[in-house]
Amino acid sequence: MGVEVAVQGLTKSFGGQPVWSDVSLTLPAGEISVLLGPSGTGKSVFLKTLVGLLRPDRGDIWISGHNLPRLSERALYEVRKLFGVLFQDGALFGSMTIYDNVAFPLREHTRKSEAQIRAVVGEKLEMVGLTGAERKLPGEISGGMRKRAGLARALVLDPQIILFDEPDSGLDPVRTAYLNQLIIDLNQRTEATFLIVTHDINTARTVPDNIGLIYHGHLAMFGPREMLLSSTEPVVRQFLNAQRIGPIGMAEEKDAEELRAEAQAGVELPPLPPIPTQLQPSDGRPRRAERPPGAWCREHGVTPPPGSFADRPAADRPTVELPVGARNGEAAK
Ligand SMILES: Nc1ncnc2c1ncn2[C@@H]1O[C@H](COP(=O)(O)OP(=O)(O)OP(=O)(O)O)[C@@H](O)[C@H]1O
Repeated sequence: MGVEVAVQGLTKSFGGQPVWSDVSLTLPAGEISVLLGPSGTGKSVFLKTLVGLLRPDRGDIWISGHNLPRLSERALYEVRKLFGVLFQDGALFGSMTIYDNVAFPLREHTRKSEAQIRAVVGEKLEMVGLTGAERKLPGEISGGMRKRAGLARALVLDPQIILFDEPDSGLDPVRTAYLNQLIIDLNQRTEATFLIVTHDINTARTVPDNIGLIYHGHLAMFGPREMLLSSTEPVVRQFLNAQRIGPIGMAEEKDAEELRAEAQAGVELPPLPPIPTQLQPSDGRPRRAERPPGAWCREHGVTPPPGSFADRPAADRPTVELPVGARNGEAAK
């Protein structure tokens, strides 16, 4: 089972320039959370701070009774073993085979024999669908395969928390769909706590249990997906629905002049789109943190946007017997 990550009042700056301040959120154990935000708002910095690669100016990160920013380098080194990280480009060593890349953390951090390493590497490569690619170099495989190799390496020490920095960057929509399914299946199988930074709105709407949004140096909102997907808070609504209308501008925040002009022109954010159902594990079992669709909205007296949760998986949908002509490609009368 993954572990809870409780962040309280976290603040980070570089050379006196704040990246974000007073960030508080709890990643529930074993659940999938997504972190969104305009470019440059410090999402990667947040991941690096969580894993202890960067020290925050202030605040706490509680994991299994340890407060990471207060740990000595030596103690931090131990706690870091709870984490697996998939960096944006996979961060593979270009001169090493996929096998050696995936084996690297085992050779660095464990005393396993080569036979034991072979068994673990084989298992992790199978989990990400890369069996057979062991002898290839990173430069000889596609971007999607490199991400999966990076993921196999992130899994190799059986982490309790897995951080994904834009796993879908540079992937086409089909590869992104495969990767999203892999993420759901790995969460089911490993039971680890997942945090995914992404710019892909479809991923953000269908993959996580919880969503957070960093904007303008603060955490604008963090909570169960239905809370954000039904939110009328302008920043959340604009970002999650990929709109130009709203407070977020090209250079992050629109100034008062631009917002006044928008208001005068009568331009408004379009209505909220329906909340889709969550992506399901391919083993046919419900997600481990499964809550009935609409449960959060019902409990909080929120009416979800019309048409929400109507997109059940194809297997659940009643089949419709088409007229003979329509089956052959003719329009049904
Ligand atoms: N080591 C560092 N030293 C100084 N400034 C840094 C450092 N790392 C990041 N920054 C700055 O922190 C800010 C946030 O960067 P970060 O890469 O975390 O943003 P992001 O939200 O992940 O962006 P994107 O969505 O474009 O990947 C940027 O202004 C960046 O230049």
